[in-house]
Amino acid sequence: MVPFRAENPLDLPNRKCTVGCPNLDALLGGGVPCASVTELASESGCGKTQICLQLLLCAQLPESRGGLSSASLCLFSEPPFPLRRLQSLSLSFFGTNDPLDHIYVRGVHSADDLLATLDRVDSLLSNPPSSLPIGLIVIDSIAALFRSDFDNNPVDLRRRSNLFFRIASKLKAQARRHGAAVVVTNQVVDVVGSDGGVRVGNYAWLGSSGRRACPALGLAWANCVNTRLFLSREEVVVASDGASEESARVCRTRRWIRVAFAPHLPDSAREFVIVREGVFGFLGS
Ligand SMILES: Nc1ncnc2c1ncn2[C@@H]1O[C@H](COP(=O)(O)OP(=O)(O)OP(=O)(O)O)[C@@H](O)[C@H]1O
Repeated sequence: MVPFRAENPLDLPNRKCTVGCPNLDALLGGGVPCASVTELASESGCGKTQICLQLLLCAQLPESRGGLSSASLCLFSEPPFPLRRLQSLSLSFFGTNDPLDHIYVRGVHSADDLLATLDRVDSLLSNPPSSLPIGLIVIDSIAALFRSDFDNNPVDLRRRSNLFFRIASKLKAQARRHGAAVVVTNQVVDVVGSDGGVRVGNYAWLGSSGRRACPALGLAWANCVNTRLFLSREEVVVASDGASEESARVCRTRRWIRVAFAPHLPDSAREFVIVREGVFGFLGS
């Protein structure tokens, strides 16, 4: 078992990878921090994958443009990998498909497979296949790996927590040793009951699609990530013929990204949009 080391919360990472939008970078204090694990949590369809794809591309930008001058690695657990979306973003950001040469992609099908893959990632980080070092590791999604393989009994819960800690400890060690940014995506579960869930960071729960939700995988996993960003969405009526409640309505999806906790960021949020050209945040108030 890998020993867990206490972290100094004042030992703040300062190298960041741009998300590809100055307004989202402003929310994040410059981008996603290196040598640290950042989680994007949301219900389905909020934009986690789209932000990850944008980051995979932005890591290649030179430092003068907020990037890491690095290649990146994406481990995905819900096939198929969205190559068309990545190509479309690449065309929009770089005007070419070439940047895809510096994105390494691999499917993982279980938590044990992820752990074994991370062992092999060590040598990939030490001896990158191209001239660019690997500066960003994305895991999309971590929750999917834990969804079906575990029952709700004490033995499985202990095995699950044990795997969380081993995966997180490996990711943190790799992030620190190689100065890489690690981004993982997580799903959410509905919060039931009147008192909400266990408060983690700034919130016990957050609203999305009119429901109360909190990130999946519970307290054990929450303690494994350094920064948690929560994405939410709501359908809003932008036009209605006004005749009755059931009358014709035009709806639009509004999306927000919120800092649920981070050692280096205040509690804040930004509205954002997903368009063909990418993910873009609104100007802060
Ligand atoms: N090229 C595009 N143009 C406009 N909107 C897009 C585009 N690609 C994706 N979207 C929007 O992004 C949403 C899906 O985002 P994404 O797949 O990143 O969500 P997610 O949070 O990763 O969901 P899941 O948990 O199911 O993987 C879609 O519902 C769609 O509205």
